[in-house]
Amino acid sequence: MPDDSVDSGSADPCSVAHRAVVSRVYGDSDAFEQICRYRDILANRGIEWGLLGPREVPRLWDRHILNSAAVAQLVPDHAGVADIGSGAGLPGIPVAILRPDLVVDLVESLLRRTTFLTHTVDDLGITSRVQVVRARAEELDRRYDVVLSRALAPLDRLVRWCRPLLSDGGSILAIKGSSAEQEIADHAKLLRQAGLNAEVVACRLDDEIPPTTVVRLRAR
Ligand SMILES: C[S@@+](CC[C@H](N)C(=O)[O-])C[C@H]1O[C@@H](n2cnc3c(N)ncnc32)[C@H](O)[C@@H]1O
Repeated sequence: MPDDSVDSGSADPCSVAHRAVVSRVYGDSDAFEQICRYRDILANRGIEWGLLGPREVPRLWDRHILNSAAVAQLVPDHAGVADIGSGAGLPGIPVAILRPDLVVDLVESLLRRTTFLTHTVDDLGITSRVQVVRARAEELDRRYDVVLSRALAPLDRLVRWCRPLLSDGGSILAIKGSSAEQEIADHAKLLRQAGLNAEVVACRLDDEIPPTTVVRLRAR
């Protein structure tokens, strides 16, 4: 296994500034140590394995980790959570580290990515409540209180894959960009037929970083 202890982003001033935000968000605790370790794994093994491009290293904190962690504020206490199409663990791992009350499945279809996730969850010491599941969303036969996604698919496909995974009263929380309102408008009929109430929520973690735009779809 490669040495992930090398901090390949430490020379970047932006990374140093965001570390301060991270310590405010994650606190002076095991969670802070774990999230720094996760960032180092992404910056080293994540790049070596081709899960992220090298140009992402300077923006791991803001564009990837904090952007993902912000969605945690919409997750109810002690929820059962799935992160569908987790890739390198985003948003599932930053959310799981921030919220030790949650049980999280990282669902990913590609073997190489689930292998990376299994090593990562093991390294972070969170295997007791974070499980790696190799599956396509549409093949899963499980129910969750909350289904998370980021950069997975357009809203219509996402609803077809994720709606069947919701328990009664559950929610899909999809991290989206500026297209969020338009996607809801474009797929209003499908959302109605699927029994989902849709809204866009701006999740702000800290004044120094832009809010994360989340499409929240609540089962009626
Ligand atoms: C663009 S990547 C995003 C990864 C991560 N969520 C992120 O934000 O960095 C999409 C991921 O979803 C996975 N994926 C695509 N379709 C899927 C499906 N139907 N079920 C499970 N995983 C899927 C892909 O293998 C890929 O790892």
